[in-house]
Amino acid sequence: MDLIRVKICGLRTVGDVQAVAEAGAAYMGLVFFAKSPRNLTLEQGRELALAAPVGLAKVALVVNPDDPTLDSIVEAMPLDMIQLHGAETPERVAQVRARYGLPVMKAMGVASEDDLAGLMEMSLAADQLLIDAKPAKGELPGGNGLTFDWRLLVGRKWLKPWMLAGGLHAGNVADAVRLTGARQVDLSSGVESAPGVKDHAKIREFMAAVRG
Ligand SMILES: O=C(O)c1ccccc1N[C@@H]1O[C@H](COP(=O)(O)O)[C@@H](O)[C@H]1O
Repeated sequence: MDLIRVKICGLRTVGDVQAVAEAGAAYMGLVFFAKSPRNLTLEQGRELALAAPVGLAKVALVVNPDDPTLDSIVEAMPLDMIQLHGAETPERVAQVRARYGLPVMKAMGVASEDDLAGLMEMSLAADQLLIDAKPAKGELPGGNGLTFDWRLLVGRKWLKPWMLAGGLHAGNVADAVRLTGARQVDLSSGVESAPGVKDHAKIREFMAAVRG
């Protein structure tokens, strides 16, 4: 499984950044969403972004943000990508891209075949897609450790690069990649010892499973 690019999301300490970089991840995710156990203040986000070595892409995760919220995040720290993880429309994705000049990755929740229709349209607007499990009512929009039926993605193609997410961990990532053909994967809770607490041994174990 070489050439699989990994995003590890929800980092909260400089030690997490170092662990993710040393393990060979391509992206690190910083969560700015108050309801998440991985939520960061702007000051915390800036500290982590500045700790990232060259080559580790810094992704800010936000959920239905307004412009002032995004302005404050983008002004506070160096970023390589914005991840929109709410109910943002293709029009809103286009606005965010134009306003900040940063690539935008749009998360799309999948639970059944019906959810696939919007992915092609969104792939026209976004720079990347993040295909995640669709949260049930009352759950956070992501980071729930939930998988979905990966068979729904077999043989599908989109216009832009995409990442597979949702309940991935060292024990299932090989099957997920084999079945879906994903070349990029994203995870959060699968490398934690408790919500919001990254486990560096699990990060290394996950990367070893990806490297096959
Ligand atoms: O991680 C969070 O707390 C979070 C909150 C709100 C929206 C998205 C969030 N995380 C994203 O969801 C994927 C999948 O998470 P998991 O591996 O199933 O725990 C994660 O990688 C983030 O991109």
